[in-house]
Amino acid sequence: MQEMNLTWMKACHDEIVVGAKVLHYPATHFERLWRKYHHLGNFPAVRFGGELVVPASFHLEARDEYLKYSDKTTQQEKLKELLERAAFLSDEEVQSQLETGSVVSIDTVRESLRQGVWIPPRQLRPSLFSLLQRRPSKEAMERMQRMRRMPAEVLFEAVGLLKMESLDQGLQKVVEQLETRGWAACHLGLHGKLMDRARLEASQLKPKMSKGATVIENRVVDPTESPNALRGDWTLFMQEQGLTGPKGPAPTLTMLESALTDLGMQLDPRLRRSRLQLRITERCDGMLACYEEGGAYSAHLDNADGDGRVDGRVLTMVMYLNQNWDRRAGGELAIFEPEKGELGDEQVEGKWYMVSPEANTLVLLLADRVLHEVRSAYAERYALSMWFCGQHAEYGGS
Ligand SMILES: O=C(O)CCC(=O)C(=O)O
Ligand SMILES: [Fe+2]
Repeated sequence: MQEMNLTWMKACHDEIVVGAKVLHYPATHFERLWRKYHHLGNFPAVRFGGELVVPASFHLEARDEYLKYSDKTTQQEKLKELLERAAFLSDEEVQSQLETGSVVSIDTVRESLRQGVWIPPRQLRPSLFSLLQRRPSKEAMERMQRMRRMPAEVLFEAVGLLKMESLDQGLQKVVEQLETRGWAACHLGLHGKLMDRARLEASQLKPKMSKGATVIENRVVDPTESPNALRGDWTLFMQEQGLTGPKGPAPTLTMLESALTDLGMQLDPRLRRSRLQLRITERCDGMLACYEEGGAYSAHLDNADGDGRVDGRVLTMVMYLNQNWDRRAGGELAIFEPEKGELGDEQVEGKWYMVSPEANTLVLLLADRVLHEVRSAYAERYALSMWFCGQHAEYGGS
């Protein structure tokens, strides 16, 4: 008999916790359930690693149980009973999955209650293990490095994102790109003189910069110990160095830093509504970076390990400050876009999209999923970056 995996669900507070692994379930039984429930339209809505699902009715029943009792502990217990019975999992199994971190919580019950309509469970995140698997092996990376490279399409070249008559449409376009490709490059349309000033301020701050550091689990690591990626840039964090404020030494950079913050805030509601269901909760300090001649940053994910915290970095923005950049000086940001398979699969196929670090260009990418690298630059190359922290709904964000 063919077997199928079923995801289990477990109640927890006013959320439902959905487990990754799964018990073997005979296909015939699954079909019976399917026949019974598919008219709900959202039947087996949760998919995990290409596998299954929980009958939508469990969710509806869970919601009803939730409504019946008013105190949290009873609600929790009742939901637990109901859902564990539904999925035939023992407490130990549930507990061990909670402990190994192969579970995520989703807020479908709460959302259903809040909105008064059926909110289907969302797609689950992969386990931490498979997240780490996304980091390609050395061999896979070598293979990927031989894949095709092509210039990235830069959006709003003629008008500029910040000049678009309808900024709203512009932001929507950016979100669509993030949804479908994981990254977007756009032209900002800022005045050349402003960019000149920003670049000048950045170069005056050069003496304050220190060697860019690698962060794993939210801690700076010694690059000789854990050469996760090799980076040759010099960096400085704006607020940490007390550089922000209109009267500070870098008023133009301060303004640009606020523009990036604003952009993040404007994107947030759109990202929440998008298929990414991404919620931005915080921004990090703006980072100024300089690559000197020969400087590069090998292929990496900005946040490959969740940053070791709940709200890890989810979105990266990089704004280039290099007016009249000579393309022969290289220094492109290369972004890998998988076309077949996923990052981390040995057989992944895809292309690298190259963005030249020219002033007025802004790149946005999903910090925890998009592999990118800075190619050697043969002229001083400046950029202002900002990371936004938050949660993916399917990671347990609510
Ligand atoms: O400067 C760039 O193009 C990107 C830098 C980068 O990838 C990083 O700082 O994580
Ligand atoms: Fe990066």
